[in-house]
Amino acid sequence: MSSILKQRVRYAPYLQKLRTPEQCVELFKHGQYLGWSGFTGVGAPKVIPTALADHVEKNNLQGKFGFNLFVGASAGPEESRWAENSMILRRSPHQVGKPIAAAINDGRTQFFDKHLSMFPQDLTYGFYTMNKPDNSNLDYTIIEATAITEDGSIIPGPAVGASPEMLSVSDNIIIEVNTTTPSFEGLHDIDLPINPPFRPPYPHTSADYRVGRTAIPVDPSKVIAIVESNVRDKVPPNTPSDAQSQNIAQHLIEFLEHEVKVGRLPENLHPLQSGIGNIANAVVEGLASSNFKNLTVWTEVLQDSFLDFFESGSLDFATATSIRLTEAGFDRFYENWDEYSKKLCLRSQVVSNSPEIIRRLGVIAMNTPVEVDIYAHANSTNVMGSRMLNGLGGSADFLRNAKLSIMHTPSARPSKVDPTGVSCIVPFASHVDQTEHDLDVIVTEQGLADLRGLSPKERALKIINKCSHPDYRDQLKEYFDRSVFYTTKKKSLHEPHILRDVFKMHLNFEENGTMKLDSWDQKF
Ligand SMILES: CC(=O)SCCNC(=O)CCNC(=O)[C@H](O)C(C)(C)COP(=O)(O)OP(=O)(O)OC[C@H]1O[C@@H](n2cnc3c(N)ncnc32)[C@H](O)[C@@H]1OP(=O)(O)O
Repeated sequence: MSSILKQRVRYAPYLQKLRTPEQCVELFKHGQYLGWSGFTGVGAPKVIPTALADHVEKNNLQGKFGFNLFVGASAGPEESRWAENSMILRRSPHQVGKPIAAAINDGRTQFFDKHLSMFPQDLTYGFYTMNKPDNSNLDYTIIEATAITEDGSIIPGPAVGASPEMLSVSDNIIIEVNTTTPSFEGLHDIDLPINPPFRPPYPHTSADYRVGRTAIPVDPSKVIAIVESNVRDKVPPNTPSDAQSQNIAQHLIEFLEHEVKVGRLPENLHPLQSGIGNIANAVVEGLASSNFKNLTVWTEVLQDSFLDFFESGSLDFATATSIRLTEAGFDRFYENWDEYSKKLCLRSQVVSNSPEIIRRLGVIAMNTPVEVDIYAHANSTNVMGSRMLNGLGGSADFLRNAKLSIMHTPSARPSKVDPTGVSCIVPFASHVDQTEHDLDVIVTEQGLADLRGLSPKERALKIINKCSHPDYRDQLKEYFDRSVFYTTKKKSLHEPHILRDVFKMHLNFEENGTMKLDSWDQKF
């Protein structure tokens, strides 16, 4: 037992339960229901999942030793290894990474894509364990801790996620105490799960509001093992921003400046939410170098770009459920711990993504879709209506409830045969996650469409004219004009569509690798 482990675990009875990861393997059986801590690739357990994957590979148990797995959002490389070994029978509520997406798309994994604010409470309602043969509890929650308090409560690392709820509905708990990661004590603010009809309102009235609980309480009798871990989180480097994403950021900043000028936003804006990906990074970089000051952030995940944002002096406080940094980002974070920890707080995902609080604070939400249609329905998850990418994440938690709901996307993406073969503005989204009733602003590198107060037909013209790629603008306009002509005759002119044509751009992409049509009369 290392001296650092003894120092981090301040509740002595847990030390009696110390095991190696390999000694934990015998606890697990095919088909069990497991919760893991973690959110967006950080704070998940590492050494026990690795020992289980080793066991499967050594004994050729692929497909015969699988689990129903629940993590607040995505986990790290261990999850990818489980997916490659067909160890994930069922998964919710989110995932990221090619191996798990492949397992979902080739049918090995049953995936349920769910709003991140709702998943933990639905888990406590028993919705994910209704068909479990014995009881409705999770068999195990494996949680990564960076320290244990005197009463056995858990101090998580860089993610809180769904851990409080998972621990409350688990038969057994295994704690991986990460002694390589510094203790994150003091960085968390934990709300306890209380289910309706007894749940009081969340009291949060600002990004820096704290309820004051810094550890997750557990019933120590449920803790059956602790394991020491010295594996760091490994987040791949972020795609740097490019000219296209910088243009998008520039349009957005001009829009926000205008909103301040006309008095619809205060000078320091409202708390910001920013999604993941290179556009989100460019927006954060743009805000860091803008004239806005005293900004706050109420979001679900903070990435490396937020370190620069803090250092620019423009950001007063940020709160999220996870701080997803690269290894270099974490080194920078630990070196300046005293500075950052005063301006940062990590909460459970039911709170960071709470519709009630997002609406109360008037959050400005910004996320990237796969595609947006001319009436402002957006697809965040399924390419060509079928192929799952990452999942919904918290995009709809924020976009439905924000004061300003913004989606930013390139106007077109390359396909194998055409540098602008995929138009991200389409006649009809091939899958809908965010509806026309949720979105206020669409922005691409071409321009920004402010949709507030517009009817569907007005929205369509604005989106086509301001946001679509010039290679597709005439084609989309022609679709719209033909639809207006067609639906005028049918007196159904509210949101004009011609159903036989509506997916022709997608069909052409599937057959010819580009969404550019020879003509709208083309047959498929
Ligand atoms: C945890 C959280 O919830 S964070 C908060 C917000 N969460 C979300 O919004 C969840 C849903 N959104 C997302 O996951 C992302 O924003 C995405 C994937 C939609 C876009 O993110 P980007 O950084 O722009 O993604 P990127 O350019 O890397 O593209 C990802 C893949 O999607 C593909 N893709 C994206 N749009 C399209 C499209 N319209 N048609 C076909 N493929 C597409 C890309 O080609 C790429 O495929 P590849 O991985 O095989 O190369």
